Amino acid sequence: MEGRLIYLIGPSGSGKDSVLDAAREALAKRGVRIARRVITRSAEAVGESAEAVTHDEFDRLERAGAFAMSWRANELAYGIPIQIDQWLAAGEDVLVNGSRGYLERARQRYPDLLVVLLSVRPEVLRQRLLKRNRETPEQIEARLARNARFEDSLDELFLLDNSGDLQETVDKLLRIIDR
Ligand SMILES: Nc1ncnc2c1ncn2[C@@H]1O[C@H](COP(=O)(O)OP(=O)(O)OP(=O)(O)O)[C@@H](O)[C@H]1O
Ligand SMILES: O=P(O)(O)OC[C@H]1O[C@H](OP(=O)(O)O)[C@H](O)[C@@H]1O
Repeated sequence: MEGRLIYLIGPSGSGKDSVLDAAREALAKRGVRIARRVITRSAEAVGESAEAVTHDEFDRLERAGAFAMSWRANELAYGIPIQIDQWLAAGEDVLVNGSRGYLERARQRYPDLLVVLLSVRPEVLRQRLLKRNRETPEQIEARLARNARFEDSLDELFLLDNSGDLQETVDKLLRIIDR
């Protein structure tokens, strides 16, 4: 039987990477793999949950069929390695840090996708992005503005609020996965 593909989405700064990092061990115990993304971002701003490549390398990988899914947003390109298809075919569950803008195409390719939308209250979101200090203030405003286009347009998903304590969010995510 095919494994489940869990597609975690949410505004930039809602905490997708933090939740995945905090849930890593509990997910591993459940046999859930986390896909390591390929991103055209500088190596220092990527960390262990992603691999940094240049735009040229990204395009070459994409043309070579290295990605199961790929999208562009926030002036960056993101790829999910094709390896996830082998894991799914082997019956393993896989969790990806996805994009709201790519959701429709992801559903076309994986009709049984389990979608989890992470959200935080708007005022908390701005504060967290500013505090993270990874983007310039202009880039942060552009990221916040991007959210308007997704308001009320996403459906058939599990809502996961991360305005509060991170561990509580992790526990809620695990309950969704275990249900
Ligand atoms: N529950 C929480 N409480 C307090 N701070 C949090 C919480 N969750 C995440 N953060 C902080 O908010 C910031 C944004 O989180 P994170 O980078 O994980 O978001 P993200 O959704 O992965 O964003 P992006 O899509 O831009 O990579 C980080 O500085 C992180 O430490
Ligand atoms: O706005 P949407 O389409 O949901 O997401 C666009 C992309 O931006 C974020 O990445 P990051 O903030 O660069 O790590 C998401 O993780 C996603 O890959």
